[in-house]
Amino acid sequence: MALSRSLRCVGLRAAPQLYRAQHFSAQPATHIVDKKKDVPKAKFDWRDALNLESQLTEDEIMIRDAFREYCQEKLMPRIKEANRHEKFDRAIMSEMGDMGVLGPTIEGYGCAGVSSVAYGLIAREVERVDSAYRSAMSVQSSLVMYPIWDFGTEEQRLKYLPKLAKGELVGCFGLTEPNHGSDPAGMETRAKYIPSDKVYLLSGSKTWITNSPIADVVVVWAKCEDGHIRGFIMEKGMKGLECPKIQGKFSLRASDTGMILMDEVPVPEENMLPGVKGLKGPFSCLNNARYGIAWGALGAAEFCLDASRSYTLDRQQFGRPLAHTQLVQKKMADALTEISLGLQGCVHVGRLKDQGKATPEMISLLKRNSCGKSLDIARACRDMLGGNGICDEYHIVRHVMNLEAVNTYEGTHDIHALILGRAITGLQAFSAN
Ligand SMILES: Cc1cc2nc3c(=O)[nH]c(=O)nc-3n(C[C@H](O)[C@H](O)[C@H](O)COP(=O)(O)OP(=O)(O)OC[C@H]3O[C@@H](n4cnc5c(N)ncnc54)[C@H](O)[C@@H]3O)c2cc1C
Repeated sequence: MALSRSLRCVGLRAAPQLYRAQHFSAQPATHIVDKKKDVPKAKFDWRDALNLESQLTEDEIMIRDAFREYCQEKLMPRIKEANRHEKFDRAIMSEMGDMGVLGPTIEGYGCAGVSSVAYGLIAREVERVDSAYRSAMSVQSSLVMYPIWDFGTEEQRLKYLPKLAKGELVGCFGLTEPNHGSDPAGMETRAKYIPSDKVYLLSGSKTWITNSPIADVVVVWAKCEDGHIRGFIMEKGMKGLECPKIQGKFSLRASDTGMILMDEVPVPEENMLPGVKGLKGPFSCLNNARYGIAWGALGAAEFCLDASRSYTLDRQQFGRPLAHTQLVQKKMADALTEISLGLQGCVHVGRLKDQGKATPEMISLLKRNSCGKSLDIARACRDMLGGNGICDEYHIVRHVMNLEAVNTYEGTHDIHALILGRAITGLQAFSAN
């Protein structure tokens, strides 16, 4: 595929060198020259209200544009049917692998090693189409490849990362359990070491696991006999392992979500992730994924604003376009404001992340803000389409439904408020103790 060649050759694969060179684009895409002062005069572009473009490197722009083309040409035409019939097309993971967007911030092991902002731009483009596709991509990148890269042995990295990067293998991440969602510390999944066989026996169940029904590689978090939580890499086909699909979701319907059921699954000791113990392991993965979600959710909101703008410019009521009314314009102005300010936060924290200066609280703030605001925007945009707004032909209602789940997973809107509340007051309000 020509596009994938272009991304691999001039985009993602070539990006680190360009990124390190810090080639920021010199000026906004649209400007006119003021002859008197001979300086470019800024012109407002509602599609990029705060001129995000000027904050991106040349290679980030190139990566975004190439991936946008893929998303619009290859994913957008598939999404309506996929959503209607709750179907995730496995080929998408291979296509994304070809594009080089799986685990893109990792250096080496077949990965591109791009900036955090480039990763965010990728998430934004794919979620402009559908949050389900972004979910599949970010689980693979941030929740499966990242822990293997950061906490795994060199053998584990070499064995799994190149195939995950190409989309030859699909991964999932199991933390949430039927009785432990927001509070994973109480997890019941156990890992019992059997010295004679050099295996851990894993027993328990995980639920609401993105990609689990199609996963070849299952990263799961379990409590060992010493009370410490550790990560394990399981493989499809291991004895005692089942990953049934959860049916009937009204949100993220184009993503396969399932359970991980473990009945004394013998996991070789070399499949334990040795580099971390405790909740720090899963929480660092979630931190990366949440950062991507913060960008992605705003991409969904941008789609909704764009679609409602086109619709209301076209739709006539009371003898004039709906877009000619003050209430409709206010709704769009509010949406544009939140999207633009939200993106500024994302690009700023992305830069801090690459300098090692981003904190989990910053990412909680972004994830919470982007998801909550995008959900509000999607609902307001849905309303602007009236009756047509509830039809999937117009796509917005699909984003509304998706963003409900995006607002809930990876730490609910309220749990992120509690994380921020703890940082503000020094008092943790999660539990009574
Ligand atoms: C489509 C989808 C995909 C997912 N993918 C994955 C995945 O790949 N891997 C994975 O491990 N998990 C995954 N999850 C699980 C997700 O992370 C959890 O659903 C989420 O963390 C919330 O947990 P819960 O559903 O058990 O809700 P609960 O924790 O039961 O929370 C229910 C409500 O109570 C509120 N609440 C909880 N505690 C408090 C408190 N102390 N004070 C005030 N309010 C509180 C919450 O904010 C929420 O509103 C996925 C979920 C969905 C829906």
